[in-house]
Formats: sequence, C-alpha cells, structure tokens
Amino acid sequence: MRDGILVINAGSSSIKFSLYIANGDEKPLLSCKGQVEGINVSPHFVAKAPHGAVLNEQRWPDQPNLSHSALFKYMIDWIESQLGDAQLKAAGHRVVHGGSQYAQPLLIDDDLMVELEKLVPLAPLHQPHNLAPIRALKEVHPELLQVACFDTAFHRSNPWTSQSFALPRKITGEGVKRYGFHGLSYEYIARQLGQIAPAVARGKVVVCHLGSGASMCAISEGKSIASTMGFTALDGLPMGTRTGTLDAGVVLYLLQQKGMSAKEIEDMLYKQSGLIGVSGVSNDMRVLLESSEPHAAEAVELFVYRISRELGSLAAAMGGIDALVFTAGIGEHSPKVRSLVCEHAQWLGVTIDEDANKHNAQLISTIDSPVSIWVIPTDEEMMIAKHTREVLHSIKA
Ligand SMILES: Nc1ncnc2c1ncn2[C@@H]1O[C@H](COP(=O)(O)OP(=O)(O)O)[C@@H](O)[C@H]1O
Ligand SMILES: CC(=O)OP(=O)(O)O
Ligand SMILES: [Mg+2]
Repeated sequence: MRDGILVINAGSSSIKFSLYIANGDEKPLLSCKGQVEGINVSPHFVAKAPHGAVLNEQRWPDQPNLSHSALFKYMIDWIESQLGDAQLKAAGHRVVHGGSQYAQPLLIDDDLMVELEKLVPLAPLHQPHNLAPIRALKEVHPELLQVACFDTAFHRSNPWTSQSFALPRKITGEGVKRYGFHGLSYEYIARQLGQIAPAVARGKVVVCHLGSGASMCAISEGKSIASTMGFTALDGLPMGTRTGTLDAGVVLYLLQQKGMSAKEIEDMLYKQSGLIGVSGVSNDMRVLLESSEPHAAEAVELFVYRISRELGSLAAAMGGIDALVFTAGIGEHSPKVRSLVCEHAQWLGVTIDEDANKHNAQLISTIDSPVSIWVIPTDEEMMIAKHTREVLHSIKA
C-alpha cells in the first residue's frame, strides 16, 4: 500500500496544495501540485504534474462568490481521484500564527484547534483560512492525521531585542511582541542556500520574500536574527493590499478623529492599502509594472524604497551582509523590481549583473560584487511535507 501525504497552504485569496506519495518508508515523491487562486474575484483551479504539465484546469468566471469551502471541496475531490492505489495517510497544513505557545510542528487535536482559533484576531487574513481546511478534512476523513506547521516558528531564534516592542512589561508578558512570518519559506531558502552555496549560507544573508504578502529576514549562520513582520503579518513592507509599517498614531487618529470602527480600520489596513491603496490600480505587481498610470509607478517606487530601508536595517542587525536572496512571486519573477532594489543597495556592496538578472538566473551578482545576489524559488509545501513526515515518525517511534 502506498501512502499519500497532502500539504495544504491556504491563504486569503488562494489555496495551494501538493500531494506526495511514498512506498513504505521510502522518501515521498511529489505526485502533483496546484492551487485555486483568484478566490472572491475569479476563481481558477489548476493542477500540474511535477514537471509542469497541466493535469486539470477549471475556471468559474461567473461565480466570483464561490466560497473557500466549496472550492476546497472541488480541490479535495480532484486530489482523491488521483490517489490510485495510494491512501491518504496525513495532511500537513501551513498555520500562519503559532502565538507564543507553539513553534514545533504539532499533531492537531480538538484542544489545539481551540487554541489556534484564539489567534484568529492576530492573523485575520490567514488564520481562519488555515483552520477551515483542517475542519473540512476532519469531516470527510475523521481518522486522518493532520499536522500544523507554523509560519512563526523559524523566528524563535531572534534575540529578545528583535522580538520586543518598547511597551510596558505587563503587555509584553501577555505575548504582545514581534513573531515574524513566512518562516516556512525562510527555512526552505536557508536549506537550499546551504546546498547551493554552503559557505554563503554560513554567513550573513538577507532574504526578500516578495509575494502578495511580503517580508524580509536577516539570517545569520542559518538562523533568523530579525525580520520585518511583527505581532501580525501587517508590519514591515507594503504588500498587495496591506500597509506594512505604520505609525500607531495613525490608528488612533482613524479611531478617534475619523470615528472609524475597529472592523473598518482592519479592512483598510489589511485589504485596501499597500500596492492597491497607493496605486488605485491593482494589487498585482505585474499589472503595476505595465501600467502607464503615475500612481502605479509610485506604488512600485514606494515598495522598492521600503525594501531598501529595511535592507539597511536588517544588515545593521547582523553587523553586515554577505548575500541577498530574492524569492516568492515578485522576487522570483520580476527582474525590474530586483534591479531597482539592487540599485538602491549599491552602498552595501551589492552589484547586479543585469544580463543574468534579465534571465532569472540563480546567481545574479557580478563576479566582483562583495555581496552575492541569488534568485531561489521558495517551496513552503516541501517544508511542510518534511515536518509532517517527522511528526509521523515521532508518533511511530
Ligand atoms: N512576472 C512577474 N512580475 C512581477 N510580479 C509577479 C510576476 N509573477 C508574479 N508576480 C507577483 O507575485 C505575486 C504573488 O506572489 P506569491 O508568492 O504567489 O504570493 P502569495 O503566495 O502570497 O499569494 C502576485 O501578486 C504578482 O504581483
Ligand atoms: C504571512 C503572509 O503574509 O503570508 P502570505 O504571503 O501567504 O499572504
Ligand atoms: Mg505566500
């Protein structure tokens, strides 16, 4: 009997999956992967074989309001139709917030779900969508082992200075501190860099995870030292629809002077700001780069400016920088954004090879650049599969 391990990475507007199949104790191999994207706008499901061939594709252009749960059901039914003689043994999930209690990947039970539910206010755009597929899978497969892998875990190595706000100790003691996110992505990148360029990976590296959600992380000797996201995934860089760093006084102003409700402010900061807020055109970097609207260009300029500022800050946290890595949707695919970021970072010894950059090469720095520059595609699902297997082995042992 072959075992299937399903990985689910659910976000606000997309649900990604990967299915791994293993024969007995052999290393699981990727069988297929895919996603539903454009949820709430124009849902689109696509599943691909490991080498990229499309296995199934479905669009619902007339049904923008199809719910996450209906789309997840479509996805699960399709995945189950692909299992053949394999049987689903476990499901691993990306859970964005682990709070101060959880760092290690954990087998999910009802008590854990209650605790993770309490963290919904700290990740309103993600946590509800992370937890919903766990419940949905439990309903159809009550016996399935399900594992939670936390996006906050990799940053546990941050020194206290990096984790702390200068708030009264009482509130800090209640867990109001900087957690950092995109940890599964950073953990994967740190491992990959260790394989591609071991000496570089032992040095001081800044990783730019630039996707719909965007953050940056200072990794020294393979460990997270500091990152741009904080208590929630709202801090740091401007994102597709999120503000990034904001003077807390603005929130007080919106509340007290503008009379906005907490929910209205949450919607503004999480859903109407960032690239879409500044440009008024789109939250999609591809659209902004092609637009002739001046506000679209300004949104890109502000995004790059904030990355440059944070780069200086993260290099300072490590006392220097040896390498810069770009990853996630924008980081992996946009030569223009990488070029602009590197132009601003010349003072740090960052010199880009524009020809290599244009071709999305793995190494895009010039031969004499003191700081090497890398493009490494991330794979959060691979990391989740690895952690899920480790939890399964620990149960067996
Ligand atoms: N060729 C490209 N050029 C510029 N941006 C791109 C390109 N391809 C994808 N992107 C950007 O990547 C973003 C999605 O990144 P991704 O890492 O998949 O995000 P998430 O996982 O957070 O949904 C899109 O919003 C889009 O702006
Ligand atoms: C934490 C976070 O922002 O995740 P995503 O990039 O998937 O939105
Ligand atoms: Mg993402």
